[in-house]
Amino acid sequence: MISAFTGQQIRDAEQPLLDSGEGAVLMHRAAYGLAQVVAREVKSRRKLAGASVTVLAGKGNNGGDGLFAAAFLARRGMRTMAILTAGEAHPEGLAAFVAAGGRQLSLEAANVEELAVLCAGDDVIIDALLGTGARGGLRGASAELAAALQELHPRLVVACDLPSGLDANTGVVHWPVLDADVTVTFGGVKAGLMADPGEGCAGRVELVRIGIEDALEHCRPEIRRLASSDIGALLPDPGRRAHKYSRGVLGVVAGSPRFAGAAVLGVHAAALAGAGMVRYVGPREAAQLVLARTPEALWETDHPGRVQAWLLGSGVDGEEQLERARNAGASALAHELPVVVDAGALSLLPQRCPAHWILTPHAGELATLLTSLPSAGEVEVTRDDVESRPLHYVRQAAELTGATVLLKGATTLVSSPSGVVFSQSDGTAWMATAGSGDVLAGVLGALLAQSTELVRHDDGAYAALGLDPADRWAALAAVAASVHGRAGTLASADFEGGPLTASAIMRAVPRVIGSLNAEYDRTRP
Ligand SMILES: NC(=O)C1=CN([C@@H]2O[C@H](COP(=O)(O)OP(=O)(O)OC[C@H]3O[C@@H](n4cnc5c(N)ncnc54)[C@H](OP(=O)(O)O)[C@@H]3O)[C@@H](O)[C@H]2O)[C@@H](O)CC1
Ligand SMILES: Nc1ncnc2c1ncn2[C@@H]1O[C@H](COP(=O)(O)OP(=O)(O)O)[C@@H](O)[C@H]1O
Ligand SMILES: [K+]
Repeated sequence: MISAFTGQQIRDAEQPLLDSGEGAVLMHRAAYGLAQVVAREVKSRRKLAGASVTVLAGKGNNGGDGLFAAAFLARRGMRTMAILTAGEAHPEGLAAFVAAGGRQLSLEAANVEELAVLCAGDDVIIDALLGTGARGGLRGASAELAAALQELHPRLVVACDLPSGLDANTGVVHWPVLDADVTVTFGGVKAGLMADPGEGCAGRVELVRIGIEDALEHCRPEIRRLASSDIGALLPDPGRRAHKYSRGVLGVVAGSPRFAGAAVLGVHAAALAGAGMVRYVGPREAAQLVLARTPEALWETDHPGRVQAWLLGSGVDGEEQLERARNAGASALAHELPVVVDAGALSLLPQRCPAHWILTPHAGELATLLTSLPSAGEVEVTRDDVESRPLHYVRQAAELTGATVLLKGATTLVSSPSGVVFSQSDGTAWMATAGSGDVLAGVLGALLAQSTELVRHDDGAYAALGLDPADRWAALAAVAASVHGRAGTLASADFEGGPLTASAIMRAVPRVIGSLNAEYDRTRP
């Protein structure tokens, strides 16, 4: 599992080493790690000697890291330039840079365009303007330089610790920001690199160890991300004596005469994700289509048989089908069954949901939900608000509803009601396609039906996460988001990285689960 921390947690972990006079050692390690990554990236494109690098250096320690890194690179034969943006610079960093033969220029309001054009043609730009000490975003000439460079599409941008202008704690972005291809982050991943819009500016994230990692192990991460080995461990395993009922039965109230496709996709995805059986509850027109695609499913009208979990809401429209969703929800509450609450069912929430109800809104649906909650103070929340501060709003929704909330997006965030957050980003932008969310709901429903006992009573992989039982549902939802994202990536790779349909995502689900299980079996302790 990858853990991400706030800027303050990182600073607290650094403090004892700073107090004992080891600040310079930390900076040396950070800068050396940064230089190594830059050199590797450049070498994958061309010869290092003679390649050009510009470091954009602010006046704080982030600028210091950048200048020391550029000094290393100068000694390896790169042509190095520093643009000092604050009229002053980290003194030791600048001295090392000059001693290594680096050239320095000062940014002024009058030379922004000129310097932008000058360095945009370089083989690499290091963004060391602001790090964890930033208050707000870039200002004045620095902001103009970042905006101008962004327009000029530089060849390769490596961010020092985090892209400047990004809030290390939240992923909130103060524009303009120069998008990085790679972010080299020090000591611990910053939470802002695992939540949008920040993650979208950071490119690939590489962690450099600087000696504070042991101290961070004792901190509660701000955000967690499951790696493939974690997912392999958490995925349900049928066991030799399994039968279809022991595997887990999912009840699905989805679709409607108008949106029948949502039922077709949800039911089929659930079957492919390993549900022992799927009971579909809905109108005849939708059921005929569901059974044509998934003859393995059962159609039940108004008194469905026993299930281990429910999926409610995808494509649900019209009073009749809403009523079925309401009834299934009431029955789930009475029997303490877990529920995926998607799309149309998000308007049917009880006063207070249990943590084993997992809401799956996209940003627009979360905005509507929050605006409708009396406990949110009757403030209107817009889709733009949610997209600008997804970490904040997913936590708020989970806290106010009591449910686990999975907020879909390029990076999908899942919050437990107590605020434990998982972040998964395994998909491709081609997954932004109609029906993709219905497939996710089906996968999550199937995993819930198979895993309820595990989540509640397991003393293995779920217990090993060290979470309170109520927070484990968020881990399960993160597993589903990751399987869904990986299925999209795999399916797109089948088409040389080309576009996807929801059906193509769905078809790749068994292969993803199979390969995650196989990898886990090969590498398990
Ligand atoms: N601690 C350590 O030993 C280690 C730290 N490390 C590195 O240090 C980084 C943190 O360094 P930091 O604390 O110096 O803060 P940093 O992000 O460089 O910026 C603060 C400076 O910028 C200024 N400033 C603030 N906001 C601004 C704005 N909006 N626009 C313009 N200016 C603004 C602010 O000045 P002020 O406004 O307060 O006058 C201050 O001078 C961290 O990300 C990592 O890279 C690693 O080397 C490992 C060891
Ligand atoms: N840009 C993106 N990159 C990766 N995944 C995305 C992106 N946009 C959307 N997704 C994923 O695709 C799915 C879309 O779901 P949703 O918005 O409910 O679509 P629909 O209602 O059409 O099924 C979600 O799982 C989401 O995480
Ligand atoms: K930076």
